[in-house]
Amino acid sequence: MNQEVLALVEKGEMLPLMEEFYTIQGEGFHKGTAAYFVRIGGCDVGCHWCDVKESWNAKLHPPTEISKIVENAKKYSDTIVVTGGEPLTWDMTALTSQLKAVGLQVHIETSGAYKLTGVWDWICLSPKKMKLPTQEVYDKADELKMIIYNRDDFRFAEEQAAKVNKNCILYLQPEWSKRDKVVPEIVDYVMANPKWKVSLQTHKYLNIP
Ligand SMILES: C[S@@+](CC[C@H](N)C(=O)[O-])C[C@H]1O[C@@H](n2cnc3c(N)ncnc32)[C@H](O)[C@@H]1O
Ligand SMILES: Nc1nc2[nH]cc(C(=O)O)c2c(=O)[nH]1
Ligand code: SF4
Ligand SMILES: [Mg+2]
Repeated sequence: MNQEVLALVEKGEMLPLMEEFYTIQGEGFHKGTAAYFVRIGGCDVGCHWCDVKESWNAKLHPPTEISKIVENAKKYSDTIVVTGGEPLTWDMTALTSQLKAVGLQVHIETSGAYKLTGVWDWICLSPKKMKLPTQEVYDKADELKMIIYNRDDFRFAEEQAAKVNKNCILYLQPEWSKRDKVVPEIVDYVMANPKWKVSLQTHKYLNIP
């Protein structure tokens, strides 16, 4: 990558774009709602069960001008979900201000591991044990989406729920490969602890992206 492009990526004026697709938000509070997804490459959090490991290496994804991403996105939907990879690896200020400037609703899917940048209409925070979220994202998260892979993840979920703001909606989502084992445990847990709701990756059941 040449120095000029590197400098633009550094400033968040270009971003490594992995893929973009118009689909139905499968998870969490907005599940069932059409949205345009923008998947930015680059993540070094390292979840062993991550379902988009191809996103991790930013160098594999072409640096793309923000204006191109915005021009394209606005053709499809009035709601844009920025995901990754870990979008907060990068400065989201330019992308979100341009998306807002053309009147779009802007949502993020994040682990919260890096500084919260950008202006967001909806923040889905999904904390990971290896790199915990920053205080600012606990304070601003609209939903907390904890992935349940094993029993210890219920303990971790409670620990994280104690850190978010009081309006944050709490979800437990089964890790996909363990769903047969953990779904019954999540169901029992939510009935015993009704501050939590269940979130499923409904797009995977619908066979859509
Ligand atoms: C691929 S991540 C990208 C955004 C960000 N890096 C994060 O982890 O929030 C998008 C969402 O998918 C969840 N996720 C990833 N792999 C999963 C899996 N195998 N089963 C269930 N949820 C998964 C993440 O926890 C996150 O909520
Ligand atoms: N349909 C659909 N909904 C999603 N919600 C969060 C996703 C993500 O990977 O961030 C995702 C995704 O990849 N597809
Ligand atoms: S933080 Fe998100 S993108 Fe990164 S490894 Fe974990 S689930 Fe995958
Ligand atoms: Mg996904």
